[in-house]
Amino acid sequence: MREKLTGPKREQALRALPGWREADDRDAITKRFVFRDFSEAFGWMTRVALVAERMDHHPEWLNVYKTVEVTLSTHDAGGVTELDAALAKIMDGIAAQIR
Ligand SMILES: C[C@H](O)[C@H](O)[C@H]1CNC2=NC(N)=NC(=O)C2=N1
Repeated sequence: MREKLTGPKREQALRALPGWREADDRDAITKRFVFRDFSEAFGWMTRVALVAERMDHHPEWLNVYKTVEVTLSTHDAGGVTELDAALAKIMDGIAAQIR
């Protein structure tokens, strides 16, 4: 779970995560979530935060009104691991429930 995802495994993981891409400036994955309004954006963040805390794996994110820019990496591993792919999938799942 803490092994860095590289090569074909990483490409495969990203292909399974629509909207997620490699970060420009570091070993991380990123996605911009756009909701209908602030209330939906913050509601989503609240639900994600509770799951992230249980996973002991925490997102970096920036919220401006209805947009949330998320960056995921595993600090311990210095890059992207299965934990980031798992949290990304959970974020997508919770967003899908909101719309
Ligand atoms: C001590 C604690 O378990 C670690 O610092 C956890 C907390 N949350 C974390 N979140 C993320 N994204 N990466 C980590 O390596 C990480 N490590």
